[in-house]
Amino acid sequence: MNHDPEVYSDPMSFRPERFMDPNPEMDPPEACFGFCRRICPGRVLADASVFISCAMVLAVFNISKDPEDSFIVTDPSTGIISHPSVFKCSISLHLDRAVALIQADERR
Ligand code: HEM
Repeated sequence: MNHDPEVYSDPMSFRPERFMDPNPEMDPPEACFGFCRRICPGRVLADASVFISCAMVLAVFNISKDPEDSFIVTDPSTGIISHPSVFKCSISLHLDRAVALIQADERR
């Protein structure tokens, strides 16, 4: 359903701004966790886990294009789990306190 051209315009393109328009397209969680009596009971845990994982990574790392490679995702896979094809990127620490935060997490 998240790739249905009747629901999303140009569904295979990565265009997060589609959800920020004054008339946004349907929010994916409205469909990807199922519906009615069969709706996923783990959806709040799943949503919070993905959010906190992304927030932890973005709090300490700067992720950007690889300076020597393009960041073109030409062949997104399809199936139960969809992901971009392999690409190079640059990952660096972007806060002085990042090292202390990472080391504090390692000690726990
Ligand atoms: C991103 C993560 C997740 C996605 C996309 C997802 C998606 C779904 C979907 C679409 C269904 C409905 C299947 C149907 O209609 O038959 C479902 C059901 C279910 N999910 Fe999830 N789920 C996720 C994470 C979780 C987690 C973390 C848990 C438990 C901690 C969980 C537990 C369940 C259970 C027990 C059902 C069966 C509900 C029933 O049939 O009464 N799911 N999930």
